Amino acid sequence: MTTLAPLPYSVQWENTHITLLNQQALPAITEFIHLHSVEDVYDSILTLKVRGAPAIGLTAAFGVALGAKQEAATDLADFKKNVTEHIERLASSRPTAVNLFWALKRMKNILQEAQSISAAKEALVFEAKAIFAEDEEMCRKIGEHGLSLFEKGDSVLTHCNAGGIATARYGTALAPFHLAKERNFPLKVYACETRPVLQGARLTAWELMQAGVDVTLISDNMAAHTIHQKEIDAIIVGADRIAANGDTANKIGTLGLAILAKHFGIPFYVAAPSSTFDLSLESGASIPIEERDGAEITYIQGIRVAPEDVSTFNPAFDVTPHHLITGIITENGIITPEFAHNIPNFVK
Ligand SMILES: CSC[C@H]1O[C@H](OP(=O)(O)O)[C@H](O)[C@@H]1O
Repeated sequence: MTTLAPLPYSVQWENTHITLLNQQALPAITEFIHLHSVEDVYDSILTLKVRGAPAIGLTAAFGVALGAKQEAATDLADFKKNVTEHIERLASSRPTAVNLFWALKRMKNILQEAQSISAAKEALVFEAKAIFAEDEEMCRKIGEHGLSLFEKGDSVLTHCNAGGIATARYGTALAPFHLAKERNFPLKVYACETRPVLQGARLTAWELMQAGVDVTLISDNMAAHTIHQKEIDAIIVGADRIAANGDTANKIGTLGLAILAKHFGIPFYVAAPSSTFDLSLESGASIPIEERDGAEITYIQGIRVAPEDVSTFNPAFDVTPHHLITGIITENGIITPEFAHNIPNFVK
């Protein structure tokens, strides 16, 4: 079993509050912050102190449990109304990663079923802990399935951070690398820096170095040259929402890498737990794409790098069409095309 000894849990339930590894501060500062209210949780998701689709979902679930515990209402109907408002507030934090809505729906179902306030408070904590434990287990299995796709000595390129800190543990796209390290299975990882907010440079490089994985950082515009020059064997990325036909929303820049994979004739893999699938959407055309503040482009780490008043367009995600994807690695196995036909065999 993988231990990931050097990596801390990025989200921890502490009964009276939630402790988060502040992903905004990494790698300069490794700090843990304490969230004492639903508003703290909302703000942490919005400002990317916690980010990554599964981590957002499970943090929001703990946020609901926290809000319920703090709720002063003594009438069950009032209690349910107030906790529902907390759920709605958290659902408005970020629009693309479906794990957020998946986790909040589970919490809402528990809330609705509760027969008393004390039972609701207890059951909501229990459910949030279950979501966390399930995510950890799903990611461990994704690591196993993902590693089966690689050969010793392979060079693999990744984008953004779909690592242990973006999930309960292990990660999705990075899980095979952690497992490979534990098993002395040599792999070389190339990490794209991931503009605008540098999840690759700040987080993936940090996380993999903490774990002792062989990682080389490149800037995003070096991807094509690197794939060619360094004979990259495969690309693997995470996902924020996967439609019923396999179209996948992931960090902006993913689509370009999928096109490059096709050009160079290398496999392009997506790694995601079943909580990242949105089978209510026929295709990726309906996935809502978050647009964030242009300051993320015009500033790098607080330093202005573009003229005042320049127009910006800052979509946080793009959608890779299913025909560019070689396989989707889930906890239940590796889904191959035809995705629309095969996904229901792996994801319920
Ligand atoms: C393990 S899924 C990680 C996923 O999260 C990312 O986005 P963000 O940093 O904005 O939350 C990205 O698309 C990654 O693939």
